[in-house]
Amino acid sequence: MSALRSSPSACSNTRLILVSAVALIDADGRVLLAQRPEGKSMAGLWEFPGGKVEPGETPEAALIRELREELGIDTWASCLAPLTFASHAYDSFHLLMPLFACRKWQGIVAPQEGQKLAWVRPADLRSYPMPPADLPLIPILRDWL
Ligand SMILES: Nc1nc2c([nH]c(=O)n2[C@@H]2O[C@H](COP(=O)(O)OP(=O)(O)OP(=O)(O)O)[C@@H](O)[C@H]2O)c(=O)[nH]1
Repeated sequence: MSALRSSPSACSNTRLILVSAVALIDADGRVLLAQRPEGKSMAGLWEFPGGKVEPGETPEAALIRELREELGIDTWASCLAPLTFASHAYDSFHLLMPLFACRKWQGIVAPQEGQKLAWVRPADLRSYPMPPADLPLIPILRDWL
């Protein structure tokens, strides 16, 4: 299964950025999306929680850190199941984004940075404008969740 959608030559001159992201899934099978705030690139678009993997971090450790910082919840590497990935050429970098699935965490999901959150049924994901890198992930989520 592959989410590669950009031409391979597009990344020859650009930085590769590794971002770890997660589909948090609640007991009703809904997925959490967070809206990118004003002032950031792609403001207003809805994305999966996560962020850049820092040097020396694993993708799982980065996600555990980001979930605590952004949503105030704790999870564990054993609760992060690899689901799929995005590989997308933006103008100034090439994004490689593993997407994990997570159904188990501790704490109540609450925005820690003022961001808007939405629990969305997989069938409704198309109603939420998302970054271009995320679009190939939607049918995969619809099929697998
Ligand atoms: N967390 C997350 N990031 C995504 C998704 N889709 C996507 O293209 N991205 C991109 O991956 C990068 C994530 O970086 P980040 O979360 O650490 O930092 P940031 O939003 O402040 O990014 P910025 O440096 O562009 O302002 C952003 O450029 C963001 O646009 C997604 O579904 N979730």
